[in-house]
Amino acid sequence: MHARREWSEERLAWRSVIQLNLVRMVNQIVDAVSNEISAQAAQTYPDSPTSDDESEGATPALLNVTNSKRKLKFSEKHRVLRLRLGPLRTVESDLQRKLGTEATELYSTDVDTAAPFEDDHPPIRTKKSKEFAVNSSNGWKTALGRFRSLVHQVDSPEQRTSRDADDDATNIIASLREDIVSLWEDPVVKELLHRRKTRIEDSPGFFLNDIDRIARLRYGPTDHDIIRARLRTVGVQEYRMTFEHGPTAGQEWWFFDVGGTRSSRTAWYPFFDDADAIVFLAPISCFDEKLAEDRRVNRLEDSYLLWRSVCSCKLLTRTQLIVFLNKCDLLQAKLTRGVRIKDHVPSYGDRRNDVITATRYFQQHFKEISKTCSPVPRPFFVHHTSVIDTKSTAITLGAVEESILRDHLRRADLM
Ligand SMILES: Nc1nc2c(ncn2[C@@H]2O[C@H](COP(=O)(O)OP(=O)(O)OP(=O)(O)O)[C@@H](O)[C@H]2O)c(=O)[nH]1
Ligand SMILES: [Mg+2]
Repeated sequence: MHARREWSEERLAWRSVIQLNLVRMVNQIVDAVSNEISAQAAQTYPDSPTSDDESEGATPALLNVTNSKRKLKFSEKHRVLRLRLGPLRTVESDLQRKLGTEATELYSTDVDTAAPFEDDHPPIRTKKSKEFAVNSSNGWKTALGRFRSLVHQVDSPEQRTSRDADDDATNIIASLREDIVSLWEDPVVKELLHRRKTRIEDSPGFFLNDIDRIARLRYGPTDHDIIRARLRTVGVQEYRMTFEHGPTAGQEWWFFDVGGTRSSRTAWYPFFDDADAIVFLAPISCFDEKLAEDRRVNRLEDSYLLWRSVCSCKLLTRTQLIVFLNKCDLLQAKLTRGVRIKDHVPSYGDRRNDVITATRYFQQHFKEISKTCSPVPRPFFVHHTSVIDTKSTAITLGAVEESILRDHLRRADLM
């Protein structure tokens, strides 16, 4: 919205991120299929190994769910697909290398370290899972520099074609388009994923329904693709931009995008002392999910804990805090599917299981924490968002901009 030139320069780098999101998901599905085939073989021939090629980085929910239901019938087609999709392993690691950093390990932390910027104790490292991450200090910016020299490709499809021919990842993905579709649309695979109770359609970075458009030599990401891409932030990333329009046109804004995972939170504190405002994104659809870095901790509970620490932080006494109750679209989808909040949040009781009631309930909780934990009374600003909806998010951000400006002027008046 406010930095169109920089955005168009970044666009090509996002192509690799989206390809990586896609390929990782295909590899995870292949792992799930391999695992199930191995488990079935182990049941038939108890002495054989239970898993022949289980991948370390696969989503835990997609693995190891052999069940007592009707046996899934895998055929020669599945074995062939596994083989044909094999090169996507190399594509995954090549794309990670191309983007500048290897997969970063998430590690588990104690519940007490929900806000590690508050205490002196380093997080306890226990369980690991892997997710590709953008690192503020190395990969992304360097990778972006490399991509900048290729930027004209985005604007000119003719020039792009010849360059794309050199791009192995793009070539391989495009050549496997039909195999990927065949895997994703296969009824046995669908049933397997269904039994594992993983709705990968709702996972961050889900692009399998767009395969026909993305697995192309000439693929250039749309804004909507980029906004849906998943790339975990490590540490803190800084952006500076001068707004071209709106109430603060001509003024420079500094944004700090901080990594939200527990291990990243230690890096926040130095940015607190002169922040005008903090936009705190709380994913309210996550009431039934656990943290990737610590499977014991409910995501919403973690947001409450973190919000409590932010509200009580003395350095932030004069900072405007704005809550985005985010992922409302996913909350709606979950409730429509019949997931009951009270099964995961007992205090919800017998309230209506709909979005309005749920949002009001969660909002009240955040408001209450703000009221009881803030060192001095502060207004409670909240927005209900689905930030992948760029139109309504633009309106929300307009309101936020005005609110920050008002606060800024009021403080200037007081001085
Ligand atoms: N459906 C839906 N997806 C969302 C929404 N907000 C974020 N996402 C998706 O969630 C994923 C995670 O978004 P990120 O921006 O990477 O998350 P983040 O909060 O920066 O996380 P860290 O970098 O780990 O701190 C992305 O794939 C987004 O597209 C939303 O409101 N609705
Ligand atoms: Mg991030």
